[in-house]
Amino acid sequence: MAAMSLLSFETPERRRSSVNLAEMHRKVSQIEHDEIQKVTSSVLEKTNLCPKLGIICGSGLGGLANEIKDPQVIPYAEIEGFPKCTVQGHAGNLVLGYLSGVPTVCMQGRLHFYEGHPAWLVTMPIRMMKLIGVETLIVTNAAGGLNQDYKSGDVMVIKDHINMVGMTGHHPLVGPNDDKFGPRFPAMTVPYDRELRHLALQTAEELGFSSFIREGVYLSLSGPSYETPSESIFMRSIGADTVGMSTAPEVVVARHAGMRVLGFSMVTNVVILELDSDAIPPTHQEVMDTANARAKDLQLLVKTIVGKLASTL
Ligand SMILES: O=P(O)(O)O[C@H]1O[C@H](CO)[C@@H](O)[C@H]1O
Ligand code: HPA
Repeated sequence: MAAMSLLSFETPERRRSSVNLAEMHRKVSQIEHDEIQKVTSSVLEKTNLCPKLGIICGSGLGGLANEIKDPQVIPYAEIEGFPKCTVQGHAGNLVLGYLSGVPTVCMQGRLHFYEGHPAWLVTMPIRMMKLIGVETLIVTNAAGGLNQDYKSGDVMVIKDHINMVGMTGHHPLVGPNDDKFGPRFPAMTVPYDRELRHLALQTAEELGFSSFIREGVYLSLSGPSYETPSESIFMRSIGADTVGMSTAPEVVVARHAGMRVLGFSMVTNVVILELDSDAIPPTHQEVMDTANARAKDLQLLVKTIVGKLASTL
């Protein structure tokens, strides 16, 4: 009887539907490939710059793009196939030019999963960057401090991440692997480059930033709701120091493509771990205001690090 019911799982319909699923993945993968090519061609039509460095600006951190010399600003709306930015604090421009002398492409505004984009599309700009020559990526984000020693306005050098969105199946590399970018099973043993992290910490010290610089682990959620106290206690207990709704998927795709990555979390609010707390709940306005208040320091830090790296990029 048990054998019968097991066998009955294998119906012709089921066989057909798994074939269809594979076929659907293949078609989706072709669409992804075509979309990335379209976006890349559209960017290349608009610029002669060959950027070596890519930067992604987090919520309220778009001012970093203003540090770029001889800027060419391309609104995402003018790039064929590039989705719109719908989140406040994400201007939605690609800024190309020179940061500390290094040819750079900067995303002034990122794409998020909670905006309704599938994981591959959220990370599509990383592949576009790779195709136009980028080998090193600097990511920044606004994040909640789960580590209760952290204060609003602290800047954390990301030493590792927990890709919780990816762990729930919304992983940007799901589907047929595109060998042109990287292997089927990329290692994530050292997602954030050791030398770059060391350089970031050393530079922060030289700039007199020791009182607010940290090093820790970032956890990516899908959002858009902020976390409950019990979720926060759980995330802290598994080793996360900051939490946000971005970054890890981008970094996974960058590492898959062999890029070196440096990441910063700007702590914009301290996450509430207490049940029924009277503390003021987080808002996106608070996130942006805090990010803006500390943005200049992060800009100086990134600019100085890039200046030190200039001859090696
Ligand atoms: O990660 P970034 O884009 O910096 O922004 C963070 O701030 C927003 C929430 O306030 C979310 O988008 C979260 O991810
Ligand atoms: N949680 C999630 N994402 C965030 C937070 C937060 O507390 N602050 C800024 N982005």
